[in-house]
Amino acid sequence: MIEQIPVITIDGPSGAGKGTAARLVAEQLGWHLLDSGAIYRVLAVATLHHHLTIEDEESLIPIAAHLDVQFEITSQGEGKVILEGEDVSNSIRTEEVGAIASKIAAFPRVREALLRRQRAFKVAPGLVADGRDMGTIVFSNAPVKVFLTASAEERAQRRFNQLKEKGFDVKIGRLLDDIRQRDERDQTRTVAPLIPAEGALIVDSTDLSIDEVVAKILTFANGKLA
Ligand SMILES: Nc1ncnc2c1ncn2[C@@H]1O[C@H](COP(=O)(O)OP(=O)(O)OP(=O)(O)O)[C@@H](O)[C@H]1O
Ligand SMILES: Nc1ccn([C@@H]2O[C@H](COP(=O)(O)O)[C@@H](O)[C@H]2O)c(=O)n1
Repeated sequence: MIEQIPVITIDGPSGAGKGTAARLVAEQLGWHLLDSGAIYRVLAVATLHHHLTIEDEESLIPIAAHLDVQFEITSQGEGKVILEGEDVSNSIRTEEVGAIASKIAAFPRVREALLRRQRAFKVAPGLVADGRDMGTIVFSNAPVKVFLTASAEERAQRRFNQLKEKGFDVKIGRLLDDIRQRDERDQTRTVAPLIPAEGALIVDSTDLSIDEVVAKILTFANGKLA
């Protein structure tokens, strides 16, 4: 019999809380975690390191296909991202890197080059995967799909708090503009646009705490996986 490895997909716009919710749901279930946005962000940093032109899809394909990246967990349980031997855990989180990631993510062949790497995260006993196209493309057969959103203003405020905490000098107005631009680019691209997958539970987290979001996802998942 072929083993069915369950996947929970959590898609949605930037700052909606996908990564936070995905990590907590994965912890509760004892499942693996895929932060697919981190892969696009790492690719963005790699293009900068290699002085590639981000408008030139062709030059990005080899680097996307052979991205030398490791995702590690420290003894304190913190996620660490290593690109070509260098710790880029913090530098991939800036809004500038997010914007470059979203530009290169619009190239069909770049997305294609990253597909196998993402699907390799599907390992027993299960996977919680967050991103933009987890439920629509990468794990389109997933039994549990969630679309997590929040108002742009709330997401900008969350991002502001998050980046301030990491010591970045950021302006809320600029973050809101960046988030709106990124939403527009991610939603209108021709390949794998950001849209809710069919059958996805839509969760608007604007007025919900992280715990409330996690509880909604777990209740929905338990119902689907029972
Ligand atoms: N429901 C919530 N209420 C308040 N803050 C939240 C909530 N969910 C997440 N946050 C906070 O918002 C920030 C952004 O969350 P997170 O990184 O999980 O978003 P994301 O959707 O994964 O964003 P991105 O796709 O850009 O990586 C974090 O600092 C997180 O702690
Ligand atoms: N499955 C995905 C995940 C991410 N992207 C693109 O990467 C950008 C950065 O993602 P974050 O989740 O870390 O903010 C994002 O704006 C997308 O353009 C994607 O296309 N598909």
